[in-house]
Order: sequence, then structure tokens, then C-alpha cells
Amino acid sequence: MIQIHPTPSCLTAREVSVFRSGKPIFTKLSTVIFPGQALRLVGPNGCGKSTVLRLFAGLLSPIKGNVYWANIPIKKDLSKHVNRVAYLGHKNAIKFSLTARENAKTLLTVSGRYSQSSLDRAFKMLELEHLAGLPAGLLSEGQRNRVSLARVIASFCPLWLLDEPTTGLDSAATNALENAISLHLSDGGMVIFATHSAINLGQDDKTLDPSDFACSLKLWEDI
Ligand SMILES: Nc1ncnc2c1ncn2[C@@H]1O[C@H](COP(=O)(O)OP(=O)(O)OP(=O)(O)O)[C@@H](O)[C@H]1O
Repeated sequence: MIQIHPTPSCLTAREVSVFRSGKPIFTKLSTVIFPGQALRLVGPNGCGKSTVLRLFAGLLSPIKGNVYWANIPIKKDLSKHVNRVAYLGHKNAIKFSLTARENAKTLLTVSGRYSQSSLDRAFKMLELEHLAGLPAGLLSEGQRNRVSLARVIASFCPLWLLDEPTTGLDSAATNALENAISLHLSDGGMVIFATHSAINLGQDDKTLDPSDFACSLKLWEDI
């Protein structure tokens, strides 16, 4: 069993409203996830899946409502919250001049989360061992995405936030990701992921479609 740090706690969004570029993306969005639970974000392009992930990462502030970790607003101590989160966005933050392994190691070291054995384990899970010493510039897009995922898997963070994590992955890597998520959940971690494709976790997960909380500017003005 891996040692997740800090100990997972419930993550809650209560009546959260978010504006971007002056327009409401969603209003009064509420949800809660508990340790060992996954939340799948679904819905059409532009409905706000990435926005929800950025909200839970503490990268976006709601205009109304709050996000809570163990019932304490994350905005009270954002640096503490950042330490809980392994975030995988659309951009994979890979430096082409560094090797695959150096890329993952550098980001983990900066956040104080590097452990050789857990990075070895993550590289093994994602079948990256034979690519570890190659400059990332020589890897394919899917291989680079696997390196970014290895960094998340090796992070020990209780909360994984994954934006379209299967982009560019072949079926073996998708299966490896599904297994890694399932293991993280069985260790008491939490995962929120946005996806347009099938990700099978072998257990029930919660689903949220931000478009269910969409609100026009006109309606917003009336709230
Ligand atoms: N950087 C930004 N600045 C301002 N508005 C943005 C920005 N990024 C997205 N938006 C707006 O927020 C809305 C929600 O975008 P978001 O990326 O969260 O959607 P999504 O559901 O993840 O879409 P997709 O399925 O295409 O990835 C979009 O309609 C867009 O108008």
C-alpha cells in the first residue's frame, strides 16, 4: 500500500458559481467526494469540465460559494491545498531537453514529493522503463503523456485532478491508467477526471455534468 500524504479528507463544492471572461460558466454547482471515490466530469465541449478541475485545484476562485477540504475553505490556505493536489492539465509541462525520467523527477522534487521507488513503480506501471533515459523531445505525444501521468501516480497526493488523461494513450496505457486510478482509490485517494472517452474503473464512480448547472447571463442577473 502506498502512503498518501496528507491523509485524504472529503472535498466539497457548495453552491459554487464561476465566471470566466465575464460570462457565467456554471452557477450553484454542489458536489462532494469522499476518500476512495472518483468523480467523472462529462458533458459537451465548453460546458466547464476543465473549469471544475481548476476550481478544485485552487487555480480559479468562485464568484460565489466555496470549495472545502474537510469543511475548511481551501482559500484559507491555498498553499496547503496545492500540496494535496496532483494536477494534470491539457499541457503536459514536459521539457524536451530533459530525459523522460528527469522530467518526472524534477517536478516531483520541486514539490518535495520525489521518491525513487515510487517513480520506478509508476514508470513500470506505464511501461516507460525502456524510455526513461531518452530526451523527452524524442518521445511521441502519447509517450510524453505517459510521463506526465507517471509523475501524478508517483506523487503521493491524495487528490488527483486529471484533464482528458487518456489523450494519446493506446489501449495498454489506458488500462494501466485505469489500474493506477483503482489502486489510488483503494488506498483512500480521490480522483476527479474530465473525459470524452470510456474510462473503466471496475467500480461505480460519481458523474457530474457542469452543463446541468449552466445559467444564462440574463438569469444570473436575476439571481
Ligand atoms: N482561459 C480562459 N479564459 C476565459 N474563458 C475561458 C478560458 N478557458 C475556457 N473559458 C471559457 O469557459 C468555458 C468552459 O471551458 P472549459 O475549458 O472548462 O470547458 P470543457 O468542458 O473542459 O471543454 P472541452 O470538452 O472542450 O475540454 C468555455 O466555454 C470558454 O468560453
